[in-house]
Amino acid sequence: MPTSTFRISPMLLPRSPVLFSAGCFRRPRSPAPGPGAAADSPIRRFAGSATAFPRPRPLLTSSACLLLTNQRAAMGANLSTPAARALTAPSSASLLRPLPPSPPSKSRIQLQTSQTNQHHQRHRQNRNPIYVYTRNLSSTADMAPPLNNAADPVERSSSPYPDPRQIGPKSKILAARTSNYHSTSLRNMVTINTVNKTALHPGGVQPVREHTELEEELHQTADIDYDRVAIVPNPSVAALYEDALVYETGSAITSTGALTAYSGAKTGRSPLDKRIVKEPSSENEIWWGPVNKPMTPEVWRINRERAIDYLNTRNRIYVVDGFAGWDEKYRIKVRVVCARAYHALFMRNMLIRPNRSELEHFHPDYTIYNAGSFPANRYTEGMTSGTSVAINFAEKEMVILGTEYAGEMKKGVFTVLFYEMPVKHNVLTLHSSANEGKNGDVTVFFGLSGTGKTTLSADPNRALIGDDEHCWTERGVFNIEGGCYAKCLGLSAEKEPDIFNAIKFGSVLENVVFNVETRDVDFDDATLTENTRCAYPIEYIQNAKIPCISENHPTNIILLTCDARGVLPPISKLNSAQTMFHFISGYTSKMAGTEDGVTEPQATFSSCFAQPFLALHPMRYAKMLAEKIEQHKANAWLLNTGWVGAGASTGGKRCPLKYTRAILDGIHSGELAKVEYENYETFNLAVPKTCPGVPSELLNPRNAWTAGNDSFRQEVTKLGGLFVENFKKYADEATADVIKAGPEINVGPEIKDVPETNASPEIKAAPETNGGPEIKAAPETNETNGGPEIKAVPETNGGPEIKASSEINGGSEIKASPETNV
Ligand SMILES: Nc1ncnc2c1ncn2[C@@H]1O[C@H](COP(=O)(O)OP(=O)(O)O)[C@@H](O)[C@H]1O
Ligand SMILES: C=C(OP(=O)(O)O)C(=O)O
Repeated sequence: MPTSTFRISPMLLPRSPVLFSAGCFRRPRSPAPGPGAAADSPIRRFAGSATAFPRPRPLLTSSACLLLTNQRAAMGANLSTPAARALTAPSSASLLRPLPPSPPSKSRIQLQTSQTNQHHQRHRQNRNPIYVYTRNLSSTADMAPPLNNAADPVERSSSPYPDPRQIGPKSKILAARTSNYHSTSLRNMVTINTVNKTALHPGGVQPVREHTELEEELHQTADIDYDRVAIVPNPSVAALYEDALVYETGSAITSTGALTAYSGAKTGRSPLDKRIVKEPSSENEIWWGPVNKPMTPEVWRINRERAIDYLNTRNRIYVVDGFAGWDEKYRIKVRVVCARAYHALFMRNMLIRPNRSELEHFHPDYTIYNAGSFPANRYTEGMTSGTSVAINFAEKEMVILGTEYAGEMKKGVFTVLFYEMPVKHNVLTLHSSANEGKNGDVTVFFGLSGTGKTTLSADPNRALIGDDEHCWTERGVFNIEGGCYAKCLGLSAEKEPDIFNAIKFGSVLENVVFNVETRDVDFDDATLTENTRCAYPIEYIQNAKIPCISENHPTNIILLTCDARGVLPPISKLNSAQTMFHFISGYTSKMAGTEDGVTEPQATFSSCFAQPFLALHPMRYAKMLAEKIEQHKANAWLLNTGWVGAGASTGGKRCPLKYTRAILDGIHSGELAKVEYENYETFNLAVPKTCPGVPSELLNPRNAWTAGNDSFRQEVTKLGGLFVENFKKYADEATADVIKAGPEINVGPEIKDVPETNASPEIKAAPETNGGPEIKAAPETNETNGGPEIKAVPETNGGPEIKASSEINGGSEIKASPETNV
């Protein structure tokens, strides 16, 4: 018997093939699994099948049997000792199945029926009652006798590997050594089990009589079948690395120690596939429409069951518990149940990590079931593709199917807070980063994806509170997350040292390209996506403020926009009416990659700079913000991190980061408030004539424009028209001064026809056979009135187009997104 058994992580070993003969798979018609799915089944790996979702196999190929049995032999019966179980609880449990009914013992407590929910009852209807088994590691009463006190009666002459009772030369040496030690040497700890021995399972199986609180909870609330799947609770970073490397194709450790993983076909969010369950408790609060499309409770149940069925077919699933919200008064407890180690590590980084005692009896407020490697059934009513991201505010759950992009989980939690905070606590949720100066002055940076929240909040002179999601309460600002999720394209140590240095052991890189020999990441390579990312714990940023909370109210509110048309000035000072106008409008260009199908910068109006995540009507957040700004006398600025000199398609270039940083330094030092300002036509924005560290000609787009006066006037008018048109839908709820704070344009007949770039193309409810929602023809938009061209909607279940990196920087034509209002 090998003596080194305990050094082998059972998580790394395949589990019994018996589990795969259970016939519980529903084989998808046209799976488009990501690498996680492809690699997750060890059976398939060892059997050499190319099928993404294997059919249930009653038998293994001989090579698979050999490997599995060898590994089980290596594990040996010693996993059934209490000590081994303590070390390897989740998998040892899973290795010792199927579970024959075991007689009640003194150490277990039968649960009351009232404690079991509907799902549980359904799940268990043909099974035994549920027992909670208490874990008492100090007790040896239940221990089987040690191996050397009982012989293994099974003859395994046909076994292709050595009989563990025959001690080979190496083992003899080891055995002699250990027997010299003490009566508690490993050999004495090895137990045998005489139940159901077969040639494949020479050690037999033994009912596991202990289940953790977490296992029982998952069983009761979600039918997670701990008889079938190993539940890995809150694994360490190292354990998750190991599992990702073993089970997830393409995962690797980069030269700086980060784990790199692939999300499969989906490398950005899928806003068209997001659904909110329409149910009485939240129905009247939700902002229904193209952002929050309703899902019936019936369809929710079908998808949830599908996700759980999928999770139950895994060999192991991961549970990550964490908090959302650094302020203990408002935080919610989140549990993530997922099939991929990369997802688990991602959420371990992105949630606030509880300490050991907080984890002990952690009962979540919200649970995410991420079965992203498995598609939704497109023929389920209301499904328009194989992807589904659904939230149920009544059940406090989120279910993900058909996308492995990790950002869905973090933005799902964010949507939950966009609902919970204002509705339950009158707290404002912000799609913003935040940092704090040495004097305690707080700056919040609102902005849609890619506008610079992460980049600009990482500032060596200021403490980072958070890079993406915050809440503004009656007592200050707190970060929702425990980590950051930075864009990596073009990342360099010179330009963004804080983020660059955060990419180390524990960080998760997503969809990056690396050199197979050196394992150096090529941050300029966008072969897989332009939305390359890294998720790291916030403490990896050297000057992070931990806990990520400030008791001060913001001094500066910065509305970040990334204007690919080059029309908005790099910096403008806003009065309060303008602040509300621009906050409600949320104009920016969607940057390529973050959302499925967006491959070039696209003009969009994303209300509150957060439209895809808003649970309530934008005006509810806007009104709360107006009150807070008024109460705390915050300064507000509009900062364009986008193009200068001309548009992205007409030879402009993105505002160099060093100038944007110099502008921010000017704001924080107070110098920018003191300089002379001029009016920027049409938009009536106050722009500084000078700013330390920034060429003055850059500050006013009229001066910076390279393509002549006519073209400038035309572009300004076009964009102004889009703003005015877009704001019409909010006019009923906005005050006259806010409406007037928008651009002033001579509305000729042609401007009237400018399409609403944020008017989502109508999406018909009926599912399309090709999986894409039907998009009604967009109104005639371009040329005469200069509106952006509206391109055909991308297939929501198709992967984003892969672009050569050369196309990234100079993104050409601006296209209205087919999902421009999401
Ligand atoms: N002037 C600029 N200001 C901010 N970011 C810029 C600028 N120019 C280029 N960038 C790049 O734009 C991206 C902004 O991404 P990020 O900060 O992650 O946005 P967000 O956090 O808002 O999603 C980064 O890759 C950054 O290097
Ligand atoms: C992750 C996202 O946002 P951000 O780029 O702001 O981090 C996202 O929108 O999917």
